[in-house]
Amino acid sequence: MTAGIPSREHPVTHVADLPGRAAHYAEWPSWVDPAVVAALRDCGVSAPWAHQAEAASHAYEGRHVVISTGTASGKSLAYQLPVLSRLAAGEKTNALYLSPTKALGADQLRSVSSLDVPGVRAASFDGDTPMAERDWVRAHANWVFTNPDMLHRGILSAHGRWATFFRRLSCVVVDECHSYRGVFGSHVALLLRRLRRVAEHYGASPVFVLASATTASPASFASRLTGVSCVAVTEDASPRGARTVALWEPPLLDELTGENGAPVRRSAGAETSRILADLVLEGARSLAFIRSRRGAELAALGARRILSEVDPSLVETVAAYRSGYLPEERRALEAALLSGRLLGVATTNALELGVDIAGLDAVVLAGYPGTLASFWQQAGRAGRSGDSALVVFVARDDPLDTYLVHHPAALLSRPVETAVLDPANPYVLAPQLACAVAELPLTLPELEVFGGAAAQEVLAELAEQKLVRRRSSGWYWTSRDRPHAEVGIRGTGGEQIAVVESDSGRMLGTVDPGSACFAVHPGAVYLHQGASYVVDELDLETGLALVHAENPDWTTTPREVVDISVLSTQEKHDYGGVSVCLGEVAVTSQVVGYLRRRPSGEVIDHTPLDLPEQSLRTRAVWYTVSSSLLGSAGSDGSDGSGGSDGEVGTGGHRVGTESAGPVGTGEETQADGRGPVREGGRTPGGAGLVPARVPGALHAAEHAAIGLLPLFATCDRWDIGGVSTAWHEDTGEATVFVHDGHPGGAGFAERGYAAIVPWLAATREAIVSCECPTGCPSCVQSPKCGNGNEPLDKAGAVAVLGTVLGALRQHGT
Ligand SMILES: Nc1ncnc2c1ncn2[C@@H]1O[C@H](COP(=O)(O)OP(=O)(O)OP(=O)(O)O)[C@@H](O)[C@H]1O
Repeated sequence: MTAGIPSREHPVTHVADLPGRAAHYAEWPSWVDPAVVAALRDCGVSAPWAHQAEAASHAYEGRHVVISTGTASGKSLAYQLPVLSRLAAGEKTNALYLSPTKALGADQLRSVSSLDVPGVRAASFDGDTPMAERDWVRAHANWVFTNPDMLHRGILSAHGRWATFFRRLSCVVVDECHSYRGVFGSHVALLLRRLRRVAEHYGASPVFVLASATTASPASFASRLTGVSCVAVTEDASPRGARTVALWEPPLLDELTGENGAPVRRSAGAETSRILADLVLEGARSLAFIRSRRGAELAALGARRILSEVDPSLVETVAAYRSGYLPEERRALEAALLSGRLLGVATTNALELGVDIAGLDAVVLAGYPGTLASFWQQAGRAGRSGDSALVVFVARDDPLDTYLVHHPAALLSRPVETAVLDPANPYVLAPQLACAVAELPLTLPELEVFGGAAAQEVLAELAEQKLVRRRSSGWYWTSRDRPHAEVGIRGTGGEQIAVVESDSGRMLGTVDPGSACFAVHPGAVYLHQGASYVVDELDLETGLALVHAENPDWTTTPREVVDISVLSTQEKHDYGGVSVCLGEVAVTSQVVGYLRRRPSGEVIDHTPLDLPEQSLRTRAVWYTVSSSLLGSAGSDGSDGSGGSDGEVGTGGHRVGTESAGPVGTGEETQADGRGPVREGGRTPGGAGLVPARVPGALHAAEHAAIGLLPLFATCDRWDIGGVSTAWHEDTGEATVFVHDGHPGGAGFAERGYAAIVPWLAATREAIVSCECPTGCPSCVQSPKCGNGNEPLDKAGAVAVLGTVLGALRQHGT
């Protein structure tokens, strides 16, 4: 595959061989109904793998269990066995299946129905279920397939109509539970507590069976998600082919430059098209995962274009696959890939969850998919028993990807991260408690389930707003209206902004109010189901964004200005000139313009915008560095700070990098542009930066830190934000903040605080690993920088991070 690539480009940074493994079978547990065994045998499952039998038996015997094993390891069978066996045996019990997406729920229902086990009346109940069918489902189905959204809005809100169903509820399946993270995960955690309470009200005490991709500490995650103690089954006994994993860094291009003249790499998408075309030419059945729907379409088109020049007969063997396709189209594509009629498919993560495609010859991942769990889920599609398969990870222009291709152990040898969620977030707790109280009056002993003291505080506030009433027996809902419709469980509340096509009046989707200025500002390119639109108007008052269909040859990146103030400091540790804190902050942001870029990354122009300020109360982790450690000459705390801050003139809060101080001269930089670095961090004594370099150094360190936090906190870089300043009013020192992007926080800042040393060490490593001379999107430039990525001082960032790490290590973390 590297044939024909000039040797100076050598894009492959690492190759690893992962051995295969043989299957380990178990006997059918004695309790499995013979009809179920017969149905499964008919489908080619002659005996369960050991982990399936173990997890299924836990569930059958009433122990809450999470099965956390690799891709295509047959997790479905683990929850199907106990449910199907009870139903086949004629027990009058019911089961509820929850999946994060409708499509996955439909796939799982299809798979259960196709087994055709007697006594099973499985049906879906989601937004697509016709009204006429809903009564039938409520009255007759004994296995209901739904999703958290419908459970929240359509089932718990009207639980009286589901009384019979709840009375018999014996099992709740939570599939792909690792995807319940961040704000959505926090909502689902509370939703499951509501579900348990309602079930108990009807006298049922269902067992929870959770299926998860491989994650670290699945038992504690599952217990946090459900609120009940779960056992974990993690020993994967399914067979797996050997795989070779190659890490690939697209080369820097000579002919193109990006923002502020930074070098640009060949895009991961273009590189993926080329690799996919090569694989198809070799006759390898291959899947390429791309992060955006548009990207998936473009990658397929690119591969087809290459093939049309080399071997036109292969053009039709390449296609794109993404959500938004009809189920029949998706089925046809899956079948064509499995049969070998299609050789190359470029897809979004639509093919990641639940879809039964495995045993491919090759998988290409264009960019880190956000979590190690997703990485392994996607990579796991490759590998047939007996034959070796190839996985290629292509780095995008992003510090995290750069870090990973240069630190293979972080990708290939690290335990998969635990999903982060925070059910105590008051912004999540308040609407969830309102729903709980409206469902059934809440008693004092029940409060423990919802977070104890935190819940009590939130209830007191709801009582003050006259939404609930406190009586001696508990809390009561005061209104006849239910709050459920107002509570969106995938975001943090507020009226959603409707995105409407002006010509047709068709509503395309909704956007969180907090991110509307970012996502649908005038001029923004908005993608929906693979189609592209351009925003004409954003009216925040009426909650409307008007768009028209257009497929321009550029993407847009908003520019915003951010201020931050510390509301309270919850944790603080001092390390001799460096302090690390965790607390509550208020972030004020304003989108001030946007950049238009070509797909290559090349910037076309910048357009200013006049949009209102948005404010966000959330949680942040921040570190401060004393001016003496920063090493500014003769500094006494006022030098570096006064300089940059005074120029900004916003009372000390604006992003330090707004200051137009000259960026470092480079005299501190090593010949290879990698900065004045000593391995393992500097000893305290200073970063050796003159004051003028401090803003750029902190700004660059902040960008890279945001890029790397997802490695430790299962968040997306877009879930978090950051602010850096050479002097901050509230801390009195140079400060770098990284904050949660959601009101009340989602637990990401906490993870950053807990993992401060490995996080900042990885941040520094990512910057050092990038071969560019003074900063590019692969290290310190950020695609969402409010300041047009200015100033940025790459070498200075390495020096600051080295100094901070030196202090943390010397004074012990
Ligand atoms: N014991 C078994 N013996 C043989 N084949 C099995 C066995 N159990 C499951 N399978 C097959 O393995 C494939 C993958 O199963 P399944 O989709 O349940 O895996 P999964 O772990 O849920 O996958 P994903 O990682 O996509 O969530 C299916 O085709 C299924 O029929």
